[in-house]
Amino acid sequence: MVSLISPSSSFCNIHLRESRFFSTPLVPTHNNSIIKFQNKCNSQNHRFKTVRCKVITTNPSLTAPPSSITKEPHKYFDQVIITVRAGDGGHGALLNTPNEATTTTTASKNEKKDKMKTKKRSSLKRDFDGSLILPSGGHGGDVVIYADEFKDTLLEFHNKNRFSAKRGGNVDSKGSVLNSMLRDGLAAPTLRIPVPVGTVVKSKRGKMLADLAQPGDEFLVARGGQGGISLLQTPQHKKKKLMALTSNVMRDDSDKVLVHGQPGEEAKLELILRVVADVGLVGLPNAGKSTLLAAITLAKPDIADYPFTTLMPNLGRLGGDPSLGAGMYSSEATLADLPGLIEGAHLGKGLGRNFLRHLRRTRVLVHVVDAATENPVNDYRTVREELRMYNPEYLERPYVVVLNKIDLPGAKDRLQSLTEEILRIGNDGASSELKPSSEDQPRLLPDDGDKKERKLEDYPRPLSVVGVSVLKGIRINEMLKGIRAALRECSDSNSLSVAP
Ligand SMILES: Nc1nc2c(ncn2[C@@H]2O[C@H](COP(=O)(O)OP(=O)(O)OP(=O)(O)O)[C@@H](O)[C@H]2O)c(=O)[nH]1
Repeated sequence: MVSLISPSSSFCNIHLRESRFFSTPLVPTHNNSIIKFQNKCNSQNHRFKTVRCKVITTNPSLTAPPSSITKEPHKYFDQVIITVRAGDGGHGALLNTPNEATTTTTASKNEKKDKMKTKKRSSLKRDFDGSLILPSGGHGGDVVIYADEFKDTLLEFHNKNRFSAKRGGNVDSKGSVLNSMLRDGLAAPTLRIPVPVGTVVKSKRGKMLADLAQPGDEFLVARGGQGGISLLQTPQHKKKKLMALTSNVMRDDSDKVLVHGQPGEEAKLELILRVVADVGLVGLPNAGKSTLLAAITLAKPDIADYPFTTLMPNLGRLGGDPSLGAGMYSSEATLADLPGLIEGAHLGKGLGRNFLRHLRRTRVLVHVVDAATENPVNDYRTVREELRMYNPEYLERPYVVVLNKIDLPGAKDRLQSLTEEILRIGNDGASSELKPSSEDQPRLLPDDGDKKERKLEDYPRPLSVVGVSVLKGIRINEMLKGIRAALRECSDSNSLSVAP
């Protein structure tokens, strides 16, 4: 407990209640200041102590997360709105014909330059039909969004959510005279924005534009403006003739000749990250999902003894197993550790719906249940029920139940009875719809009314129930066998394709 008693401009007194706080070097306060301790308490037994501290004002963005992050942390990892603007086209130029530039010369000079003019004219670029090719402004840079396997979250887009490509180069017309040295303006490079694999791109109105499910998938979100053309400035009487000689004259809708480059497209886009994984780990908070992921893959998720340690899905790869169908899938399966679900998650409670939708692209579910709680079967039912309420289709997928923490007293003894009880929930019916839904919202099937009426018992029972301790490494191989068998079940049923 720390309380500010008399803050002054640069120093303040702090009243400390417990001596252990003296080991804390920095204490952020409500007014974005950091209090640096100057004195240390000598007596460990002293319960109240006033020390004089220096107040340093810091950058607010470094000390406190925006309140919206605190309220809805998940949204910051997997959902963002960005604005992209493609580059404008470069401008064309108004050019004089070579002979126009020399009209003021004397007759004798004209005679002398006749040969030169013919030479110059012949060196001008011409189309196959003999018409002059005039230089045009460079194309504005396009904006492309692509899936980059080294990106994990959409978090960085909250710091920068506006992206503009460069404009095309203008025609360099210093001398304003058409000559063979004039070049087109330089086209601007495409602005490529990397996003995590599994990102869905939607328009501002919610229309699905692209689903970047594979590394390297890309989508053009804003097209750069076309470069303006160049025109020959000629006396009125010659104008018709010369215009007829040029082939690249473009006009816009209002019939204006397009010397100025066209503006690049601008778009507001919603990016939504959907995890692409073969196996989704689900369970109540604290069940041990992250520990499980860390035990069988090289992933390093945060693990702690409090609920909702996992705020965004963590991914890990299972050791290679060639029998899992190379070609369609890599021989290693990807596991996603999803944030804990709680009762009411389908309505948005806890970290709710945002994470339930991450299950859409998983093929197999692994229910992680803490076997040491008061009523593990009830916990298991709660999670199944949440899945059913969000999308009944999830319950049709092959799944394995992992009864975790059997190293704890009590858990191992009732393992047998828990296993039997869980196996009683569900039937042997073959999974009818293994293919994940490609819809964004919970799927409302024609017979959805029926499905909502169905109980957990009406859906397939788990392929296996394994008691493990992922922390102590007990029976990990049995669990892996179960997960692999479930993956194989998917391969065999030929309904494996992850939703596009
Ligand atoms: N005794 C014991 N403790 C375990 C075991 N597995 C996990 N734990 C502990 O349970 C606590 C929660 O583990 P996590 O892996 O963070 O649980 P989680 O399900 O990912 O939690 P959320 O992030 O809240 O969803 C940690 O303190 C783990 O050390 C186990 O097999 N035995």
